[in-house]
Amino acid sequence: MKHASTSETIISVKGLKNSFGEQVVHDGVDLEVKRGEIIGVVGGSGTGKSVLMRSIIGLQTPIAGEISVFGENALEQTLEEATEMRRQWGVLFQSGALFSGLTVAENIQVPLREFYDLDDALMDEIAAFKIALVGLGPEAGPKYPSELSGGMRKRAGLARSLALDPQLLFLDEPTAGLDPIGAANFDELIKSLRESLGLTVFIITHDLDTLYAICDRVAVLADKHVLTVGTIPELLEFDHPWVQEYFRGPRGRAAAAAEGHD
Ligand SMILES: Nc1ncnc2c1ncn2[C@@H]1O[C@H](COP(=O)(O)OP(=O)(O)OP(=O)(O)O)[C@@H](O)[C@H]1O
Repeated sequence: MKHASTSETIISVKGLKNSFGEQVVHDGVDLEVKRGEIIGVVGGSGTGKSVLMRSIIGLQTPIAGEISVFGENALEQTLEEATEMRRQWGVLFQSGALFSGLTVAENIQVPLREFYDLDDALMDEIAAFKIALVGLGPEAGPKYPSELSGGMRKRAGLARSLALDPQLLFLDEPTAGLDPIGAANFDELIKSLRESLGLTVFIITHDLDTLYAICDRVAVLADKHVLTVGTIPELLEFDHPWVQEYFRGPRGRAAAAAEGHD
């Protein structure tokens, strides 16, 4: 796969430690994400993938470690600095997390209202543009989330995460719950948006097809830290039981065959 990434570090995590009471989730997590890459984050259930993402976007305060995003220290910021940083990334949470009482267009306008004071016509124009960008038809705009299919809801959530023209996108299991064709289409959408918008993408996934189809590198969370980061061929050579089971188990082999690897 072609690497669109540069050597510029967009996210840097060093020595991250998170715990909840007695439970230590992370103990020394290190990770660097380069501009323009799509990095996949995998790991068994409960290994702390979402907690890692939440730490990077400021929703979880770690007990130790350093996090910088866009070259700025993300852990010691004024409210204004944190707000400015947040304006430059988009997040698609696992559930899609659309507001059920708002239409798709209104959902997309929520972050716009938070950051800008724009007139209604311009807001509608931006919402329509984002809806088209994620491959939804214009009829999706006035619909409520309950009136959409699961795949359409994911796209609507993605449109909202793109509302502020972010340079960095966080996706938490975006293809969970989609049928294989819908998931493959969503993968293609992410890949094409990366190309057209120059995005850097941090994607938590259990979906091996997604890893093979769009990720430049994959970080494996296990044993409370990032065990290894590499391309899939590199990970296939990595000698750890979880990594071997994951990539060389039946599903891993099927995903590899589908992408013409191995
Ligand atoms: N707010 C919280 N309070 C207490 N424990 C938490 C909290 N958030 C996460 N945890 C715990 O931290 C651990 C890691 O959770 P996390 O959601 O990051 O896992 P994950 O790797 O994303 O899992 P999955 O693949 O199942 O989504 C889990 O044991 C979870 O119960």
